Amino acid sequence: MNSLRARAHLLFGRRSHQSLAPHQHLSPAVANDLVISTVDENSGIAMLTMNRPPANSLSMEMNEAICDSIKTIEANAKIQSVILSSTNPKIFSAGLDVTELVSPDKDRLPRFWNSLQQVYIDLYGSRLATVAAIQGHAPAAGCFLAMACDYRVMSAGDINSDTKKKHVPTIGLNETQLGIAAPPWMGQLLVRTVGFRQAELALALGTLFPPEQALAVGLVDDIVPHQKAESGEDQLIDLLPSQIKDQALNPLLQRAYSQARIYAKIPPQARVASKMVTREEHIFRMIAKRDEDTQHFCGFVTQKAVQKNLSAYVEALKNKSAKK
Ligand SMILES: CCCC/C=C\CC(=O)SCCNC(=O)CCNC(=O)[C@H](O)C(C)(C)COP(=O)(O)OP(=O)(O)OC[C@H]1O[C@@H](n2cnc3c(N)ncnc32)[C@H](O)[C@@H]1OP(=O)(O)O
Repeated sequence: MNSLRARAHLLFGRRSHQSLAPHQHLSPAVANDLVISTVDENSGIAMLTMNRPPANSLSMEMNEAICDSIKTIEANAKIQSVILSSTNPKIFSAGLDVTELVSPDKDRLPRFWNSLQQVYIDLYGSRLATVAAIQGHAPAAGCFLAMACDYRVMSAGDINSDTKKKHVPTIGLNETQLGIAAPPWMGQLLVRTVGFRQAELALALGTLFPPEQALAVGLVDDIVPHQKAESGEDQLIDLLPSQIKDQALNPLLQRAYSQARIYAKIPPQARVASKMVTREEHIFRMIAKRDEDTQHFCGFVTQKAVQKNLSAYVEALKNKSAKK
């Protein structure tokens, strides 16, 4: 793809002339509702809600559903901003579905990786202003999803009213803790977000940051205490899918919504052009190395030692969950 065509693809390539009625909920991107998309043409804001229990982990189908949803929302010229959220109040996304990585099918593995690369291209290069509403944990590729957005709002956590136990979400690229490494384009997103030294430290150690620390290093732009808001933006209710309709007064979603509204008011041509100033080169570099990246990923993940680490990790996850 030459640079002009690639640029056109990023800015305009996927638009169709399809338009949706105000407040009309879009069809789910795929039949099994992995991702729920809703739009409000009056405000120019959409919501893309991840809905893959138990942890919104990224399988190939989940990645495809995210890309389909972005495309469908982008096709509506009246929409300027999208909020990326989760139906799970404790988990934004647990990153890659680790079961895709253990004893992988040879044909599926490269297709799985391509689907993740595509999420990067479609989300990081979207013409839409993207706001991540990070209600819960966002490790590894979950952190990547947030970093690929334009703005990140994170919940400060909450206290369970029955057990009085505090739930503190964390975010970061923790791959090294699993015996794997984030691919260059993902690691570079961290560098771009928090700066070289903080990224170098966090990548090597696989650091998962609690909200205050994430704010301090610049991994998120804002944190929101959990206290229920007394009143909020009425229009947010229209955007919420039925699974989280009761979240209209959730201060995190309220904050994400007001940020999405700020973006929606900026003249879109200027906003998109300025976004491409900082992002297009990074995206082109990744596209140019896409096949090499896929080969490297498949070769790395299928190594015996890596498989051993991943199997142990999946086992530990299952045991932890079984003990609850
Ligand atoms: C080779 C280069 C690739 C580099 C690029 C990206 C790498 C990755 O993204 S790898 C994935 C990294 N993710 C993680 O390390 C997170 C693992 N999960 C957790 O730490 C916790 O689940 C989490 C903190 C997110 C939430 O904790 P809890 O609320 O306590 O939930 P549980 O731990 O009980 O989990 C519930 C349920 O979800 C399943 N689960 C969790 N994470 C994943 C995952 N990444 N993939 C698949 N499944 C996952 C977990 O097994 C439980 O399932 P059940 O046993 O069926 O209840």
